Amino acid sequence: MSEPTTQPQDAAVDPAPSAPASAVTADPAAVLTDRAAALDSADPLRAVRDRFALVPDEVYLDGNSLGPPTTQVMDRLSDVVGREWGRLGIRSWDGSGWWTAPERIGDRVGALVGAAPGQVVVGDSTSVNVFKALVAAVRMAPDGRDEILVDAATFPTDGYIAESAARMTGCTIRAVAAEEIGAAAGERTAVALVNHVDYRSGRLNDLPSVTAALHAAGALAVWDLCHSAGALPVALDGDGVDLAVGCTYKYLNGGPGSPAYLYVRRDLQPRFDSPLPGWNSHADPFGMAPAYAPADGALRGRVGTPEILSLLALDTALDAWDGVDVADVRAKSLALTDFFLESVTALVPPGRVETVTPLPHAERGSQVSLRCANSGEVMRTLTERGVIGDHRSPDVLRFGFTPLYTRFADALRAARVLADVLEGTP
Ligand SMILES: Cc1ncc(COP(=O)(O)O)c(C=O)c1O
Ligand SMILES: Nc1c(O)cccc1C(=O)C[C@H](N)C(=O)O
Repeated sequence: MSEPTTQPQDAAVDPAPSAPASAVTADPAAVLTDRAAALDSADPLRAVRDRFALVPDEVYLDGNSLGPPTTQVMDRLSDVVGREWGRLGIRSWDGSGWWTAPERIGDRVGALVGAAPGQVVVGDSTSVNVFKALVAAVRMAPDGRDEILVDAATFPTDGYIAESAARMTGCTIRAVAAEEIGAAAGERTAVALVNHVDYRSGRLNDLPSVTAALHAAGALAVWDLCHSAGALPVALDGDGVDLAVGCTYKYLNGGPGSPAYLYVRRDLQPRFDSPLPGWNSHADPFGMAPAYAPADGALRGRVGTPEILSLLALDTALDAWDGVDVADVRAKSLALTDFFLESVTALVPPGRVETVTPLPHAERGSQVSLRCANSGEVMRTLTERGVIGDHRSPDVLRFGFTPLYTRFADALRAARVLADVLEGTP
């Protein structure tokens, strides 16, 4: 196995400050400790950490799977349950804004993924939104286009749903590496489903160029933003994305099972023919007409009754973004992952881990994946020692770096504990 190397690749983002020449012979752990302290005190996002309810003395590096709660969520949910539901009851659908919450909160999510208002609706799971997006995309495609391309390394649910969507729409399906999807699209391709950041490796796929190549081939682009929304800048409108989906329980901290979202670009909305035309997307839902007539706009993506408790937990979680610039989040994310990799290189016994995540900044999301023997057992021990990441079969340790609450000192502690665990594990 090769040791991780950590040469910063992108001059546009400041790398972590390097050690002064005089420190070269000093104890590497002490040098890293000083650098972590300096980086934390210079961090423009350091005060945002106080918006989260974190477990003291634990390093939580699993926000790319389930983000922690914000400090406000308990009070909000207690008000929603006690007053809005408990006292106002049914009147809250209008009086407390429940009915329009999917679009209202959709606009808030939209602001974090480069979507102008009126194009994002929150509801259902990512899996369900992948289904809506893919079937609707095939229905929009010109006649004769009967192929769906899917990112070969995709999170499994996207692949399963795409396969079923293909069978239902009479399409064939072809799995292609994300970086080759643009070139693979041909005159029969209706749509491609691509992950912005790969869940296992942490690789960031080139959304602008893949989208442009798909459009040049006459195909539509559906992006899964689960691992990029809230972790790095996304420009759905700017890059001309057709449809996109994502979850809200990772970097957006909505809570376990919080609803996902669907983006439908404004000019495509009149042609968005939902495969799940529930009453919530009807033009006149309370008219109770037997025939379906779709509403205008993003709310065509709605299906049934919204998940109000988790939607409103998400609403409050999004307050954590007040005043936060996503460019600062990206700069800190890259600095954190650089610093973690550098600390791993310095502290972990040589040859024990191999870096899976691409080193060039332009290809890196906000996680570090390390290949490691006995990775399941190693992660269990890390967790027992207060460093929470996760393990993805068969041999990957995943560490998610969430700039709103993760400190450089946390990254160093994780590397130090990993080194200790690997010293003691065969
Ligand atoms: C890239 C990606 N897509 C989809 C999902 C699944 O989403 P859901 O469980 O909300 O359907 C996940 C994670 O659970 C994911 O990482
Ligand atoms: N959605 C999850 C769940 O319901 C239980 C446990 C984990 C998850 C996840 O989000 C997994 C995640 N998408 C991943 O990247 O592996």
